[in-house]
Amino acid sequence: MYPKVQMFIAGEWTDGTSGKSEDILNPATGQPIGKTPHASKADLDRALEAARTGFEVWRKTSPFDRYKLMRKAADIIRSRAAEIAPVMTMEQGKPVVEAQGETMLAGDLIDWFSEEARRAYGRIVPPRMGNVSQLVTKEPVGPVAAFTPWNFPINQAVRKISAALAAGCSIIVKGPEETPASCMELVRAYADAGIPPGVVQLVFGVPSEVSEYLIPHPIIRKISFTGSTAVGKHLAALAGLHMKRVTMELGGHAPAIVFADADLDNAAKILSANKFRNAGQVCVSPTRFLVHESVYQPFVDKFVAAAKSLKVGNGLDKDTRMGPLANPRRVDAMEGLVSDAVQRGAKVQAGGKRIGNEGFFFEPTVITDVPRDARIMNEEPFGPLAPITSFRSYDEVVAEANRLPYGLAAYAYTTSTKTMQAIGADVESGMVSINHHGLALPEVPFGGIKDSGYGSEGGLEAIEGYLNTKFVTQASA
Ligand SMILES: O=CCCCC(=O)O
Repeated sequence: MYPKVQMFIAGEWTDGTSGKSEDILNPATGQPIGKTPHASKADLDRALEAARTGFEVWRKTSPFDRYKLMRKAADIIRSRAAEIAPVMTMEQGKPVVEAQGETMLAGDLIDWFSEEARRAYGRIVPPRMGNVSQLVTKEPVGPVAAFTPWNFPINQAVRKISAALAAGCSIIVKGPEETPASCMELVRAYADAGIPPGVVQLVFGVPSEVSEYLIPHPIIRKISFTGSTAVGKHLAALAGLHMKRVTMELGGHAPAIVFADADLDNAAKILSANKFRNAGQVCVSPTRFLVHESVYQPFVDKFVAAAKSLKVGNGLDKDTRMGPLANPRRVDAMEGLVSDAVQRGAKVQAGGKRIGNEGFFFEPTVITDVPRDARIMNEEPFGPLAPITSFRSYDEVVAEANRLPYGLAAYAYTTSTKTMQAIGADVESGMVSINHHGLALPEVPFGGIKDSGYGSEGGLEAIEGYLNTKFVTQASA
């Protein structure tokens, strides 16, 4: 059963007062399954006031007590994962096993942030004079406005909520209107754990209207956004105008480099699994496949075989390995990228077309001989497209890896320790994963550089984004 979607403001579930809503479509059928209510200005004002009072309560709650409540929320979300996963699949499309993994990981993320924030230590700086003390402390930055995407409705919200709460901040989450129910179930876990009213709010609405109201508002002290680079630049500029702290987790176009000495079976297996995970709608999805010319054909053969073997279907079916795309915009985008590449001389080795006319399905697609000026080599596809090209030298492939303004994730496969070290240093990227897919665990930094944003959504760095550093010095009277 798909639940009724509501917002959560000041400790209460509400339909809001605008009377406006939008349809939620099941991407496997294209049919409506529910409605997302939109917040009115009055609802946003209530959420802001609640975040202000919630912050006053929460900042004074000790890190130990915050930790205990958050651990309870983690246990609740884990205990409900089997029920939440099909809800996520119905609204987002991903296979239920991926949805369940995402929900279970939320428990790990809440646990980790709650535990780690207990160690948000300050320090004592040795003074120059005997009667002086110098104290550096960490304080929560204040109420947060967070904007979360539809591709990982729980994962991207839980990172923001948990880092904020662990640090002592309150938060208003503007959840994803197209995939709202699983995000709502995440917020329900915090509510049912006993997090005080006003500490967490969940609202929905017209994204530009909500962000343009919340970001400049004086109650809000910090912005966290996950989404496209274009929108991120707009929101970061607005936040800058109002001097708000910002975390931006934006688009990527990850190079996946396969060197001549790579274990090709391992590379093809791991890269294809991660290319088609969540139908490629992942910010860190491997995107530009750069394969040494000496192993180009065998790698292409293995990768194409993996793509062709994937069972595409409704994510609720147990044997489905790739679900539909989340919305019809992505299917149109895939068609545009494939036809552009083909017009420029690329060859489609697998897939290339939408599947049927019910739901938003697209074939796992592999394209070779793709020229550098094809749109797919420059724009984030956010879908199941793998363009593969070859390279000759280390310098050439590093230049290609660093060519784009993006810098989120990068992947490399090699058996040479020297190449591993060199690639870790030379690729301009917030995250580099070599010989495996080792990103996105709670305890490691997660974020990009260049047009992929700034700040982190994982590791100690994520908590730091929600803390102010204060210096207090006193001389004894
Ligand atoms: O789309 C961005 C979030 C990726 C999370 C993950 O890879 O698990």
